[in-house]
Amino acid sequence: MSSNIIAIVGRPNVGKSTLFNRLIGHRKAIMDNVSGVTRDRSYGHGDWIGKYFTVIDTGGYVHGTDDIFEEEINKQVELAVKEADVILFMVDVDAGLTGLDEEFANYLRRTDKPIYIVANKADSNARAHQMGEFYALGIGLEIFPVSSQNGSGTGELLDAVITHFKDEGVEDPDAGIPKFAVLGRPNVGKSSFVNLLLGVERNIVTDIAGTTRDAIDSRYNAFGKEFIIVDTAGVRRKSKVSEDIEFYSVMRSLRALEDADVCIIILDATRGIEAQDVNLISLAEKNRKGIVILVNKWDLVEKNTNSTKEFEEEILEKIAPIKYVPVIFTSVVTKQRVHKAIETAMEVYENKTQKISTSKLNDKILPEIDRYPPPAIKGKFVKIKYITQLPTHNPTFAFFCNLPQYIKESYTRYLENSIRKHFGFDGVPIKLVFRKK
Ligand SMILES: Nc1nc2c(ncn2[C@@H]2O[C@H](COP(=O)(O)OP(=O)(O)OP(=O)(O)O)[C@@H](O)[C@H]2O)c(=O)[nH]1
Ligand SMILES: Nc1nc2c(ncn2[C@@H]2O[C@H](COP(=O)(O)OP(=O)(O)OP(=O)(O)O)[C@@H](O)[C@H]2O)c(=O)[nH]1
Repeated sequence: MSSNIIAIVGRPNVGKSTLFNRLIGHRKAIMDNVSGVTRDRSYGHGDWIGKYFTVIDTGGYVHGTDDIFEEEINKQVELAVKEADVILFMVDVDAGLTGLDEEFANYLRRTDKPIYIVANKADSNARAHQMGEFYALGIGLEIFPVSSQNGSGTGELLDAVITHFKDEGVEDPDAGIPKFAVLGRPNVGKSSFVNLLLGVERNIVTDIAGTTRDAIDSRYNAFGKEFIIVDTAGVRRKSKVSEDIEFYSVMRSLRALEDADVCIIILDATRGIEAQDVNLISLAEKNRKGIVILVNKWDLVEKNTNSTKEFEEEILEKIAPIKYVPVIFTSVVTKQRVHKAIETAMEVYENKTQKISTSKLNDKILPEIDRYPPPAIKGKFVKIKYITQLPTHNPTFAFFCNLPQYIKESYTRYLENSIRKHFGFDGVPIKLVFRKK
């Protein structure tokens, strides 16, 4: 697969991850003011005027001593030179030119790939003027003053960068591959679940060598299915970053939720469903994400023949009126139904992306409406003429009728149930709109 790759290199704390996040349009990497604490190496996808690209933030862990710096510079540059189509060499106008910048420049001189110097932290015009001193580095096609923080200058930079991109054959590399977010309260088994997937079969993760283990969105191929788990940063490297920065982990779950097609929400069987779980599920619903609930640690529960049924009923009662969500009883430890969990998430994705033809919809749903028409209001009859699925990202059905304002909530629910009865949509929120015709 061809893809346009931008690599960001530069000494610690110049703002590489800030720019990275801006380019991919999401806040994915963990940032901190203390130099060197920045997280795992990351990659992400972005686009500019219809051109897709991959960004690598080459910054990893940099520790204090000189030779480790050198090794780090070497690693970053090597990765950038090997993988990138365009290299962004970032410096800091606030701090000015430093010895480390010069070292980076020396390493970068070996490549003939296009390099741009990004003079970051140029938050104001006065600051932007300070970029002049970086001409002394003697490399780069051009210097762009940029503020990664407020975004100024990044458009001009991207305009220049994309002139080096291949024109054809480059599309969103993740298009059409389902994105799952694995969510749940602490200790329910999220990491164990994801790690088990990693272990099941070799993951292909990314097409970029060297970034595999640190990928933020990881591509998996498990049980013969290809999918992406959104935001798995830290999953395998817990010890390295003190991830109990609670704030970040909550933020990240929310981002992951927003980015995903399907949310795999894990509950702890020994604790039952709790208020926070219900909040998470309704948040997924509000964002119109597909939902699968896993009741994990099922191996720890004393079971009788009705256990799963009772458990499922309790869940559905607590999350009412949502009742279309599949519930799977798993144990990551004994590997029970983990396969089934992924299969179900795939099915939910397929349900979410299915398009029902207008003729099929009308064939099935108009008779349901005839059987139980909308109740008359103030002596007026509501007549639904036809139904069509709108070409939207999330399943939305338009009902064309004479008096759309007279359709009541209870009747909407009847229509939704009819659609679910005939066409599935298990695990997927659907929306009904009424239009005048
Ligand atoms: N004023 C200003 N501050 C910025 C800008 N971009 C980044 N910063 C700040 O600079 C600091 C370092 O930013 P990071 O993005 O973590 O830098 P990094 O180069 O990824 O750092 P390492 O991970 O240590 O290599 C943070 O406090 C950012 O908020 C900018 O455009 N203007
Ligand atoms: N018995 C049993 N234990 C499990 C199961 N899944 C996970 N665990 C254990 O539960 C504990 C928490 O698992 P993690 O995978 O770290 O949970 P997590 O949700 O990622 O936790 P946080 O990172 O704190 O949010 C570990 O001790 C696991 O071994 C399971 O299916 N059965």
